[in-house]
Amino acid sequence: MAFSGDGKDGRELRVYENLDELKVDLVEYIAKLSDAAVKERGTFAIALSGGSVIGLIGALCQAPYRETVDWSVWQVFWADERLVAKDHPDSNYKLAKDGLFSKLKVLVLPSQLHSVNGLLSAEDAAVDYEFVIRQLVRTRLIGVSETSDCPKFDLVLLDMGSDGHVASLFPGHFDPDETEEWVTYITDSPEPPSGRITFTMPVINAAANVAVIATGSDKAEAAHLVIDDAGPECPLPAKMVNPADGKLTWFLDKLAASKLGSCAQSSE
Ligand SMILES: O=C1O[C@H](COP(=O)(O)O)[C@@H](O)[C@H](O)[C@H]1O
Repeated sequence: MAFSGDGKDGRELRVYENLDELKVDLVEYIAKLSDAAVKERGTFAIALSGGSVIGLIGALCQAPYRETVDWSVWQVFWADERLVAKDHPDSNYKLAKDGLFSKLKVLVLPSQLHSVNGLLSAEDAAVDYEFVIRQLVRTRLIGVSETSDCPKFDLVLLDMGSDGHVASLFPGHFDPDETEEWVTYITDSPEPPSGRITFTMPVINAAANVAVIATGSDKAEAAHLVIDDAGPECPLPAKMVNPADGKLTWFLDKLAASKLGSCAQSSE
């Protein structure tokens, strides 16, 4: 690892020489959180994103994790989803299924994958997904925040876009003051497809652990603005990720970290 340290507000920054190093540490991080949640609660509720995330965690399907992770207790959700059919190339569910869960057949059952109904209208899909989450909070398959009225996912895995978006919370296309909804929707996404549903910021910030991943030089400017708190006035969604009672860990490769303040540039 090129750099690892605690930044402001208790967040941890992990910067890697290259993608291979990042992948190795990211899957180990997920496996450890899974073990800890299983010991503490007997279940592991993880919310995935789209973008590059699945490509980075594919090693979970391989040794040793295939054998050592207790897959039977995983409950899988999506922090955001594009409103398309499940077999559409834009579907975040399809991305995760093809890249991960189709290789973990028998270990992870379809009933453990809580996908979004992308064939509903945007509003109905958001209402429907929030309902699904509420049922599973009631049965404690998802934890509940001690300090807010929100579900407490064991891990929310986010991939920051080059514009500073996370999940489908895009700059200028979300309500930074949202407090009521757990899942919301947009019909004017700046990146296709236009219809999406997404966790709201309060749900992300109620998680026990949030990982934000940024890789590649196109993420460098946004990473600088968010991590170095360098502006702009209107907060980028990624800058609002700040779990109230949980832990925030950033995973960056050197390219994404190339514009960060000097401490994150030094080699160990
Ligand atoms: O549209 C989306 O983009 C982001 C980031 O994706 P990337 O291609 O820039 O890596 C992703 O986090 C989100 O889940 C997805 O729907």
